[in-house]
Amino acid sequence: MSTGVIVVVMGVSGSGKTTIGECLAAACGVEFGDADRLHPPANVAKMVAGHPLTDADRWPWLHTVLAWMNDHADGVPVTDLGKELDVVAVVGCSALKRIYRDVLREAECPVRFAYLRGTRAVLTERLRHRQGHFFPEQLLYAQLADLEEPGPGEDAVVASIGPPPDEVLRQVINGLRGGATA
Ligand SMILES: Nc1ncnc2c1ncn2[C@@H]1O[C@H](COP(=O)(O)OP(=O)(O)OP(=O)(O)O)[C@@H](O)[C@H]1O
Ligand SMILES: O=C(O)[C@H](O)[C@@H](O)[C@H](O)[C@H](O)CO
Repeated sequence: MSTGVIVVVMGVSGSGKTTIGECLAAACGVEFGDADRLHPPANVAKMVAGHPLTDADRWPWLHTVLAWMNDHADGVPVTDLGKELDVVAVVGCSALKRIYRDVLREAECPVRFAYLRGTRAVLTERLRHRQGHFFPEQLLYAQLADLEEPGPGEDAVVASIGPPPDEVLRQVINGLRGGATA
């Protein structure tokens, strides 16, 4: 069994999970898994119609994400940074509630969460400017209502999304190394 870590980049829609997660995976030389692409079609249809997902909608999806994580738990980091941090894969997943994160913590390797924290104003602005994506902006408010920020016992890295992606990535990497973040 691998002892390497899977990093789950989490946060509400528009916080930068895909952007920062892909950068982190590339910097570590490991695969990136986008949980958005693992939703069953019924969930996507619901969100496109403007309806927020419920717990019942999210359980099967979270288990699909967990299966992806288990398939990648034996990944091997290629770059020096990946080896230093022992990151074997990176996932972008909203993981809004602690009970959702607890499902992902059942993975066959250690899991660290990197929470991308942003103000409502910045998040709204980012979603407004994003092209070709299915997520309606009004669902952001439902996601913010569902969001439970990681608590003290969760050992999560927290990064502020205000600065450009390179700086957000630096905060995440610094946090994974055990240093100060946002
Ligand atoms: N630090 C940043 N500075 C400026 N723009 C950013 C930053 N991070 C992400 N963006 C932009 O904000 C938008 C949302 O980012 P992204 O799609 O990565 O978010 P997400 O959390 O994956 O969203 P979703 O959950 O809806 O897929 C994109 O247009 C992206 O290019
Ligand atoms: O938990 C959820 O409500 C979903 O995962 C959403 O976060 C969407 O998948 C994503 O944000 C789409 O852009």
